[in-house]
Amino acid sequence: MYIAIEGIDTAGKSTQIERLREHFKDAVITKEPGGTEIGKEIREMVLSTRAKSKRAEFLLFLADRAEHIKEVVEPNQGKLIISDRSAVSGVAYALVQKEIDKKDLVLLNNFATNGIYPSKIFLLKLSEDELRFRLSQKELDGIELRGVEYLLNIQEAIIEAAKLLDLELVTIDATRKIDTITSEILNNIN
Ligand SMILES: Nc1ncnc2c1ncn2[C@@H]1O[C@H](COP(=O)(O)OP(=O)(O)OP(=O)(O)O)[C@@H](O)[C@H]1O
Ligand SMILES: Cc1cn([C@H]2C[C@H](O)[C@@H](COP(=O)(O)O)O2)c(=O)[nH]c1=O
Repeated sequence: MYIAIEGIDTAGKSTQIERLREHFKDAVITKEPGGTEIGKEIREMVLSTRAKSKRAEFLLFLADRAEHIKEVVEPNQGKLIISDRSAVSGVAYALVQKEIDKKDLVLLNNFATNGIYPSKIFLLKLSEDELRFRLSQKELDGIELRGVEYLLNIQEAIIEAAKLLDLELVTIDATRKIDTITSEILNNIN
Protein backbone atom coordinates (compact mmCIF):
# COMPACT_ATOMS: atom_id res chain seq x y z
CA MET A 1 0.00 0.00 0.00
CA TYR A 2 1.34 3.39 -1.04
CA ILE A 3 0.03 6.38 0.94
CA ALA A 4 1.00 10.04 0.97
CA ILE A 5 0.85 12.74 3.62
CA GLU A 6 0.02 16.07 2.04
CA GLY A 7 -0.37 19.62 3.27
CA ILE A 8 1.13 23.04 2.87
CA ASP A 9 4.51 23.94 4.32
CA THR A 10 4.51 23.61 8.16
CA ALA A 11 1.27 21.55 8.20
CA GLY A 12 3.07 18.88 10.22
CA LYS A 13 3.83 16.27 7.56
CA SER A 14 7.37 15.43 8.76
CA THR A 15 6.19 15.30 12.36
CA GLN A 16 3.48 12.77 11.52
CA ILE A 17 5.78 10.75 9.28
CA GLU A 18 8.26 10.35 12.15
CA ARG A 19 5.37 9.02 14.29
CA LEU A 20 4.35 6.60 11.54
CA ARG A 21 7.98 5.46 11.18
CA GLU A 22 7.94 4.42 14.85
CA HIS A 23 4.64 2.62 14.41
CA PHE A 24 5.37 0.82 11.11
CA LYS A 25 8.94 -0.43 11.53
CA ASP A 26 8.97 -2.18 8.11
CA ALA A 27 7.46 0.67 6.13
CA VAL A 28 9.38 2.44 3.38
CA ILE A 29 9.45 6.10 4.39
CA THR A 30 10.14 8.47 1.55
CA LYS A 31 9.50 11.95 0.22
CA GLU A 32 9.06 14.22 -2.80
CA PRO A 33 11.11 16.09 -3.78
CA GLY A 34 14.36 14.45 -2.70
CA GLY A 35 13.58 10.77 -2.14
CA THR A 36 16.39 9.57 -4.45
CA GLU A 37 20.03 10.48 -5.16
CA ILE A 38 19.15 12.61 -8.20
CA GLY A 39 16.10 13.86 -6.34
CA LYS A 40 18.30 15.37 -3.62
CA GLU A 41 20.01 17.52 -6.23
CA ILE A 42 16.70 18.47 -7.83
CA ARG A 43 15.32 19.38 -4.39
CA GLU A 44 18.18 21.77 -3.76
CA MET A 45 17.64 23.36 -7.17
CA VAL A 46 13.88 23.86 -6.84
CA LEU A 47 13.83 25.07 -3.23
CA SER A 48 16.36 27.77 -4.08
CA THR A 49 13.77 28.99 -6.65
CA ARG A 50 16.55 29.68 -9.17
CA ALA A 51 14.41 28.61 -12.15
CA LYS A 52 13.07 31.70 -13.89
CA SER A 53 10.48 29.67 -15.79
CA LYS A 54 7.54 28.22 -13.82
CA ARG A 55 7.37 25.48 -16.45
CA ALA A 56 11.00 24.58 -15.85
CA GLU A 57 10.30 24.41 -12.11
CA PHE A 58 7.28 22.17 -12.74
CA LEU A 59 9.35 19.86 -14.96
CA LEU A 60 12.08 19.59 -12.32
CA PHE A 61 9.48 18.40 -9.79
CA LEU A 62 8.18 16.01 -12.43
CA ALA A 63 11.68 14.62 -13.09
CA ASP A 64 12.09 14.09 -9.34
CA ARG A 65 8.73 12.26 -9.31
CA ALA A 66 9.58 10.00 -12.24
CA GLU A 67 12.85 8.93 -10.57
CA HIS A 68 11.10 8.48 -7.21
CA ILE A 69 8.44 6.20 -8.67
CA LYS A 70 11.02 4.13 -10.57
CA GLU A 71 13.59 3.87 -7.77
CA VAL A 72 11.48 3.83 -4.60
CA VAL A 73 7.80 3.13 -5.23
CA GLU A 74 7.87 0.48 -7.97
CA PRO A 75 10.43 -1.81 -6.26
CA ASN A 76 8.55 -1.67 -2.93
CA GLN A 77 4.99 -2.20 -4.12
CA GLY A 78 4.48 -5.14 -1.73
CA LYS A 79 5.33 -3.01 1.32
CA LEU A 80 3.71 -0.08 3.10
CA ILE A 81 5.15 3.04 1.46
CA ILE A 82 4.60 6.34 3.29
CA SER A 83 5.56 9.41 1.32
CA ASP A 84 5.90 13.02 2.45
CA ARG A 85 4.13 14.62 -0.57
CA SER A 86 3.25 13.09 -3.94
CA ALA A 87 1.90 13.97 -7.38
CA VAL A 88 -0.94 15.73 -5.52
CA SER A 89 1.51 18.46 -4.43
CA GLY A 90 2.82 18.61 -7.98
CA VAL A 91 -0.64 19.24 -9.42
CA ALA A 92 -1.70 21.58 -6.58
CA TYR A 93 1.31 23.91 -6.82
CA ALA A 94 0.98 23.94 -10.62
CA LEU A 95 -2.76 24.70 -10.44
CA VAL A 96 -2.00 27.84 -8.45
CA GLN A 97 0.75 28.89 -10.91
CA LYS A 98 -1.86 28.67 -13.74
CA GLU A 99 0.80 28.03 -16.40
CA ILE A 100 -0.37 24.59 -17.56
CA ASP A 101 -3.92 23.51 -18.27
CA LYS A 102 -5.55 20.90 -16.06
CA LYS A 103 -5.72 18.19 -18.72
CA ASP A 104 -1.99 18.51 -19.40
CA LEU A 105 -1.21 18.47 -15.66
CA VAL A 106 -2.86 15.08 -15.37
CA LEU A 107 -1.29 13.73 -18.58
CA LEU A 108 2.21 14.84 -17.59
CA ASN A 109 1.85 13.32 -14.13
CA ASN A 110 0.54 10.07 -15.62
CA PHE A 111 3.67 10.04 -17.79
CA ALA A 112 6.02 10.70 -14.84
CA THR A 113 4.37 8.21 -12.49
CA ASN A 114 3.69 5.52 -15.07
CA GLY A 115 0.15 5.62 -13.67
CA ILE A 116 1.28 4.70 -10.13
CA TYR A 117 -0.38 6.88 -7.48
CA PRO A 118 -0.94 6.63 -3.73
CA SER A 119 -4.07 4.68 -2.83
CA LYS A 120 -4.83 7.18 -0.05
CA ILE A 121 -3.89 10.80 0.54
CA PHE A 122 -3.98 12.40 3.99
CA LEU A 123 -4.33 16.18 3.85
CA LEU A 124 -3.16 17.94 7.03
CA LYS A 125 -5.22 21.13 6.90
CA LEU A 126 -4.10 24.27 8.72
CA SER A 127 -6.03 27.39 9.73
CA GLU A 128 -4.68 30.76 8.60
CA ASP A 129 -3.75 31.77 12.17
CA GLU A 130 -1.85 28.56 12.82
CA LEU A 131 -0.07 28.83 9.47
CA ARG A 132 1.01 32.39 10.25
CA PHE A 133 2.27 31.29 13.66
CA ARG A 134 4.22 28.28 12.35
CA LEU A 135 5.81 30.28 9.53
CA SER A 136 6.87 32.94 12.03
CA GLN A 137 8.79 30.26 13.95
CA LYS A 138 11.09 29.17 11.10
CA GLU A 139 13.54 30.36 8.49
CA LEU A 140 11.61 30.39 5.20
CA ASP A 141 12.77 28.79 1.94
CA GLY A 142 12.10 30.34 -1.49
CA ILE A 143 8.66 28.75 -1.87
CA GLU A 144 7.53 29.64 1.68
CA LEU A 145 8.56 33.24 1.04
CA ARG A 146 5.70 33.43 -1.49
CA GLY A 147 3.49 34.08 1.54
CA VAL A 148 0.44 33.03 3.53
CA GLU A 149 -2.18 33.77 0.87
CA TYR A 150 -0.23 31.75 -1.70
CA LEU A 151 0.02 28.78 0.70
CA LEU A 152 -3.70 28.93 1.59
CA ASN A 153 -4.50 28.81 -2.14
CA ILE A 154 -2.25 25.75 -2.40
CA GLN A 155 -4.17 24.13 0.46
CA GLU A 156 -7.43 24.51 -1.49
CA ALA A 157 -5.68 23.35 -4.67
CA ILE A 158 -4.60 20.11 -2.94
CA ILE A 159 -8.29 19.17 -2.67
CA GLU A 160 -8.84 19.96 -6.36
CA ALA A 161 -5.66 18.09 -7.33
CA ALA A 162 -6.80 14.90 -5.57
CA LYS A 163 -10.11 15.13 -7.46
CA LEU A 164 -8.37 15.70 -10.81
CA LEU A 165 -6.15 12.66 -10.22
CA ASP A 166 -9.15 10.69 -8.91
CA LEU A 167 -7.43 9.83 -5.59
CA GLU A 168 -9.01 9.18 -2.20
CA LEU A 169 -8.44 12.16 0.10
CA VAL A 170 -8.80 12.10 3.90
CA THR A 171 -8.77 15.62 5.36
CA ILE A 172 -7.40 15.99 8.88
CA ASP A 173 -7.52 19.08 11.10
CA ALA A 174 -3.78 19.76 11.53
CA THR A 175 -4.27 22.33 14.28
CA ARG A 176 -5.06 19.59 16.82
CA LYS A 177 -2.57 17.81 19.08
CA ILE A 178 0.17 15.76 17.40
CA ASP A 179 -1.02 12.53 19.09
CA THR A 180 -4.63 13.06 18.05
CA ILE A 181 -3.62 13.51 14.43
CA THR A 182 -1.42 10.38 14.53
CA SER A 183 -4.32 8.34 15.91
CA GLU A 184 -6.63 9.56 13.17
CA ILE A 185 -4.12 8.62 10.47
CA LEU A 186 -3.53 5.19 12.05
CA ASN A 187 -7.27 4.53 12.28
CA ASN A 188 -7.58 5.32 8.60
CA ILE A 189 -4.65 3.16 7.52
CA ASN A 190 -5.74 0.10 9.49
N1 LIG B 1 -0.08 19.23 15.65
C1 LIG B 1 0.84 20.16 15.86
N2 LIG B 1 0.63 21.14 16.76
C2 LIG B 1 1.54 22.12 16.97
N3 LIG B 1 2.72 22.22 16.30
C3 LIG B 1 2.98 21.27 15.38
C4 LIG B 1 2.06 20.21 15.11
N4 LIG B 1 2.61 19.43 14.14
C5 LIG B 1 3.80 19.97 13.82
N5 LIG B 1 4.03 21.08 14.56
C6 LIG B 1 5.20 21.98 14.49
O1 LIG B 1 5.05 22.74 13.28
C7 LIG B 1 6.32 22.91 12.65
C8 LIG B 1 6.26 22.33 11.22
O2 LIG B 1 6.09 20.92 11.32
P1 LIG B 1 6.69 19.93 10.24
O3 LIG B 1 8.11 20.25 9.96
O4 LIG B 1 6.33 18.55 10.66
O5 LIG B 1 5.79 20.37 8.98
P2 LIG B 1 5.95 20.00 7.45
O6 LIG B 1 4.56 19.92 6.92
O7 LIG B 1 6.79 18.79 7.29
O8 LIG B 1 6.68 21.28 6.89
P3 LIG B 1 7.49 21.53 5.54
O9 LIG B 1 6.59 21.14 4.41
O10 LIG B 1 7.73 23.00 5.59
O11 LIG B 1 8.74 20.69 5.61
C9 LIG B 1 7.35 22.23 13.54
O12 LIG B 1 7.91 23.19 14.40
C10 LIG B 1 6.51 21.23 14.34
O13 LIG B 1 7.08 20.95 15.61
C1 LIG C 1 6.37 17.79 -4.70
C2 LIG C 1 6.28 19.28 -4.94
C3 LIG C 1 6.61 20.16 -3.95
N1 LIG C 1 6.52 21.49 -4.18
C4 LIG C 1 6.96 22.41 -3.12
C5 LIG C 1 6.23 22.34 -1.83
C6 LIG C 1 7.23 22.78 -0.81
O1 LIG C 1 7.22 24.20 -0.76
C7 LIG C 1 8.55 22.30 -1.39
C8 LIG C 1 9.01 21.00 -0.77
O2 LIG C 1 9.47 21.25 0.53
P1 LIG C 1 9.12 20.27 1.77
O3 LIG C 1 10.05 20.73 2.86
O4 LIG C 1 9.45 18.88 1.34
O5 LIG C 1 7.70 20.45 2.11
O6 LIG C 1 8.31 22.11 -2.78
C9 LIG C 1 6.10 21.97 -5.42
O7 LIG C 1 6.06 23.20 -5.63
N2 LIG C 1 5.78 21.10 -6.39
C10 LIG C 1 5.85 19.77 -6.21
O8 LIG C 1 5.56 18.98 -7.15
